Amino acid sequence: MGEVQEVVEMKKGGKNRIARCESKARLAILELAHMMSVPMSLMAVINLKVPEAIWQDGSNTPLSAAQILDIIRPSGGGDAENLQRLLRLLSSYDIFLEHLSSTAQRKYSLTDVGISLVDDGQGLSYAYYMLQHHQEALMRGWELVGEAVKDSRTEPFVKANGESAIEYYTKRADVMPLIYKSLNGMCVPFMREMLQVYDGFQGVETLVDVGGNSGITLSMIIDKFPNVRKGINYDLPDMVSRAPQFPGVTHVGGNAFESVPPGDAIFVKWSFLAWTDEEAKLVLQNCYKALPEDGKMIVCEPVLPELTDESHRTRALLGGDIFIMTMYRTKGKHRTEEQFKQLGISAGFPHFRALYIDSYMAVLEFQK
Ligand SMILES: C[S@@+](CC[C@H](N)C(=O)[O-])C[C@H]1O[C@@H](n2cnc3c(N)ncnc32)[C@H](O)[C@@H]1O
Repeated sequence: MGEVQEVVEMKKGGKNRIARCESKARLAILELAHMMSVPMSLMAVINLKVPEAIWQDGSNTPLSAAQILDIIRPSGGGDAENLQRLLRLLSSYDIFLEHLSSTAQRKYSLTDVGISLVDDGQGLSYAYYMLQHHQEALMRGWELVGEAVKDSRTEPFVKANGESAIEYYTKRADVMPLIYKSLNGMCVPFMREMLQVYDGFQGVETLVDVGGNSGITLSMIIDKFPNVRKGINYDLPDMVSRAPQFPGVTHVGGNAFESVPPGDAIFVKWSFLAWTDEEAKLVLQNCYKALPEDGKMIVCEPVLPELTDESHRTRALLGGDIFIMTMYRTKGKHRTEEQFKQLGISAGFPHFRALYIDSYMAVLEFQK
């Protein structure tokens, strides 16, 4: 090949490479631009009770959109083609499994993710977490997410709704049941798994759960570890005032920024993320004061990896971090293991260890 010909070939190759890069970028942007279709379609099928229609007490028989429509709208009506459009998209996100018959008819069953949206024997599922996260007031907050960069003194949720998310929830008696179900729906399966492998509650008689919300976590710990004779569910007064009763659990209203009731051990789950570094240190210091000499804190929190990658785990954790920034506290955050360790040291806890029993939430022990 002559020199001129070589240059021409290189130029052609370069152009092709650029074209390939551009089309890859275009596809990536098109996917991102249409990303909203995914949670909104999921919300639609949850509200339409499609997972329950397919599940039918455990049969999970593949059904066509028309068959599903007959179940969810027994008095008739509705558009099966549009339902199928939602089901196709959600099949590509592993919510439904698509079965294509020889007649090209599409039928849908539930994947494991889809099954997790159906109520269990306790009336809990992950559907409530989706519903809670897409309430109108939170959606208004999303429109202002960039405000957290321009002025981080006020949460986008507050700018959109004129009050904090906690104030918003606790003032509305009709919203609180969804809050409890959303948190419990996530918490109960996590705790069930944690309690199978973690024995750090052995020897504890009085356990304080700071930010324990409904108190269900404590009740599960007490069931598994009867040595815990007294469980104190410590949360904001408005949060515990409507909490259900559990044997062995006493609800105490208070503010962990001011003080924490004494106990042999202190449990905190999924609460540090909504506190700034200063607040997190303050709570750790108050817990330190409330513990005996050899007492420990058992903390379960999302722990961010140091490296940013494209894994589901990293994306779920970073997405949750932006949710916190937008809805709860602009300077609340998901933290790395090292950030937790340093917070503990700053509050006086010399010993720290992290146990990765779950891909989202780690167990962090702070020992005096
Ligand atoms: C995301 S929820 C987690 C609830 C529960 N620990 C769980 O894992 O499901 C955070 C909880 O922390 C409570 N909380 C926030 N600030 C608090 C404070 N300063 N003192 C006590 N509780 C607080 C909230 O009311 C809420 O119930």
